[in-house]
Amino acid sequence: MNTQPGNHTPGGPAQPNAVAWQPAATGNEQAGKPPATDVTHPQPATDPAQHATGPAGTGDAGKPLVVVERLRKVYRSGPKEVVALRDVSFEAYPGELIAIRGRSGSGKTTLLNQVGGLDRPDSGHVTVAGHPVTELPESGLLALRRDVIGFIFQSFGLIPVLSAAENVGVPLRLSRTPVAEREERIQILLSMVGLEKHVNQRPYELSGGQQQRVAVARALANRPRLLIADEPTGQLDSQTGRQIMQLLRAVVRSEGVTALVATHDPSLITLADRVLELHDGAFTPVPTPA
Ligand SMILES: Nc1ncnc2c1ncn2[C@@H]1O[C@H](COP(=O)(O)OP(=O)(O)OP(=O)(O)O)[C@@H](O)[C@H]1O
Repeated sequence: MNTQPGNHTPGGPAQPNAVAWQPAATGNEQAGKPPATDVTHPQPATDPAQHATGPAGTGDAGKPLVVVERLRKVYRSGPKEVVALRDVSFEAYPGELIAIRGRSGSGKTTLLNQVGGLDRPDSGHVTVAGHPVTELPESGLLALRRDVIGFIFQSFGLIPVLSAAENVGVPLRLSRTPVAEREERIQILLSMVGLEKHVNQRPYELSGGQQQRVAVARALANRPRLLIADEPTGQLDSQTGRQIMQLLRAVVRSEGVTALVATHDPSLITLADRVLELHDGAFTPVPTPA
């Protein structure tokens, strides 16, 4: 496993560890089609107004999907300043699962929020699939978060009054996916995460692990290029947490996405291709296991 921000073998990520759980076929595989997110056939990004309206950018083999350059974020409250990120740089490649590790307060959430366009840094640049995240106007960020990036949060973030299927359908409605296509995609996604028998259940009728599976399916709905998961197992027991990480590991493979996963659970680190360790807003070298 690679453990350094720049320690990447060109042409593909490090070979991940095997996972016990495998997802059901997505439909694309059955039809002999390429993965839902085809990172080998990118289209070039054009102007900012068109950014994030569909797959674009740097999916060429060997090229990074995510480029983070000298990212700095300072929180200010009155005279008090907290430097949450100190000129952090790294790259993430198509198909990589990167674990971002660090103690509470080390800057993991802050980093993911800047990469995902949920917040703006004080300085530095982020590019995702050719889209200049840190330079996009709010409308471009909205489209980017809808079409290019899928988010998974510790608290699942499901809408309580909607069924599992309806929750997964929310991003598809936002992207105006036609009804028939939407229904088919929802079915494929819920099967992929092992919830085909729970489509009509509401979040409160599901276990924590099942709720997070719905959230994973929802995050994948619009075939994102990048998955951002902030402590996705933080509210789960260790066994369920590991199953969710195995699910993420599997969907990163089957869907061809890149994933950035913040966690401070050491037992989950082994499933990652690469580990980036944050300490007080900066990356520190991770000891390589003997
Ligand atoms: N909105 C904010 N205003 C002021 N300080 C903040 C804010 N958000 C985060 N911080 C501070 O920035 C630093 C990094 O916080 P961040 O939430 O990114 O860490 P983290 O590694 O994700 O922590 P945790 O594992 O507890 O979620 C911390 O010192 C935190 O107190």
